[in-house]
Amino acid sequence: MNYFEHHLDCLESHGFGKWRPAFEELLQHLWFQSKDGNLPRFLNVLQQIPAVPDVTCQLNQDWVAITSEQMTPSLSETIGQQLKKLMPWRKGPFHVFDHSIDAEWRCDLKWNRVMPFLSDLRHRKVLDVGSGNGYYGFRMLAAGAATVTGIDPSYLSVCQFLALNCFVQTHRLNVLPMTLEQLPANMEFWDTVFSMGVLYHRRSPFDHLTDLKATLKPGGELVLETLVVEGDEKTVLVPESRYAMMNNIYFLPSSKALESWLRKAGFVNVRTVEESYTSTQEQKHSDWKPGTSLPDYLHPNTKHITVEGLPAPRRAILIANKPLENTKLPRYHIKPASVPSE
Ligand SMILES: Nc1ncnc2c1ncn2[C@@H]1O[C@H](C[S@+](CC[C@H]([NH3+])C(=O)[O-])CC(=O)[O-])[C@@H](O)[C@H]1O
Repeated sequence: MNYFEHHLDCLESHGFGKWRPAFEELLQHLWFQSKDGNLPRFLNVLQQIPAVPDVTCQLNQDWVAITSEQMTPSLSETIGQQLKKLMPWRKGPFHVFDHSIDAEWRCDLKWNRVMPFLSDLRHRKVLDVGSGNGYYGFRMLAAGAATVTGIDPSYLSVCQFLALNCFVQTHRLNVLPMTLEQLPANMEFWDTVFSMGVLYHRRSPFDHLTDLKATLKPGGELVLETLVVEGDEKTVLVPESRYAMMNNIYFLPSSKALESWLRKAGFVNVRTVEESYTSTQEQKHSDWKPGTSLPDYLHPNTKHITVEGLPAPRRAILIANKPLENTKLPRYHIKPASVPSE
């Protein structure tokens, strides 16, 4: 079954035709010919999800909700069993009929911090880089976006989205199994691009910022959310070893440093709109993601530092625009050194 075709049709009706062949080739390689050992198991789950009549969706509330008056105990039990086979659920929360997926992350808290600062999403084409299972994508659709394309290399995240979309059945939103770096160069297609929770996973933050800029239309809006540390424009933490038990964390700048990185990468109108420490209400233990979570990553005696003795997770939201015209670097006229007279 081709889970992505209708979304590509939808994008094509918004002027995407030029890039469609490149996306189809990528999907062929990354999905249809994938050798990932878990994918067949996830696809099997999707095939076991039963059709449900008369589904109603409420995407504009903290718990994204899918309901049906026609739900029966046996249908509900089958759905619950299949959703559990797609654990761990890191992102949520969702009500799916009788099942409350209170995932590890309360993404609604981040969305409520981001949302007030966004340019009106109505009629915009949105790219969500590192979208996870599409929780934010559903909220963006509810905010009026014309299309939302999530990209995420995690097959589990893609399949969680596809499982939810068995009921929601939207073509305007999808999560495609690819990374930002795999997109065609200089697409300049999207009106708003989100990169939330991705920059600190990248070894080369400037390449990430430049790649994000290349996906945006001139004048388009970047929404960047990432881990930061307190400090001035010269402050950057590069954890030598683990950070909050994660071993794939590279650059944690201050928000002032990040602003200057964005300007250096060619963005304009750069501003930090929100900054706060991550609470243990936002990232928490969950039956839907067994194992450890933020309470275990913080120092047992003081919550201001991680178990490694580094500053506790703090996140900033920055907004910036791609210039309307590609500004060229200024030319410097270097005066020839004056020759000392004899
Ligand atoms: N190069 C890449 N390109 C695209 N996706 C990537 C890449 N590298 C990693 N990812 C994906 O980015 C997501 C990062 S989680 C943030 C989720 C959501 N945005 C959130 O803001 O809660 C981090 C967190 O929860 O801290 C994962 O789903 C990765 O697979």
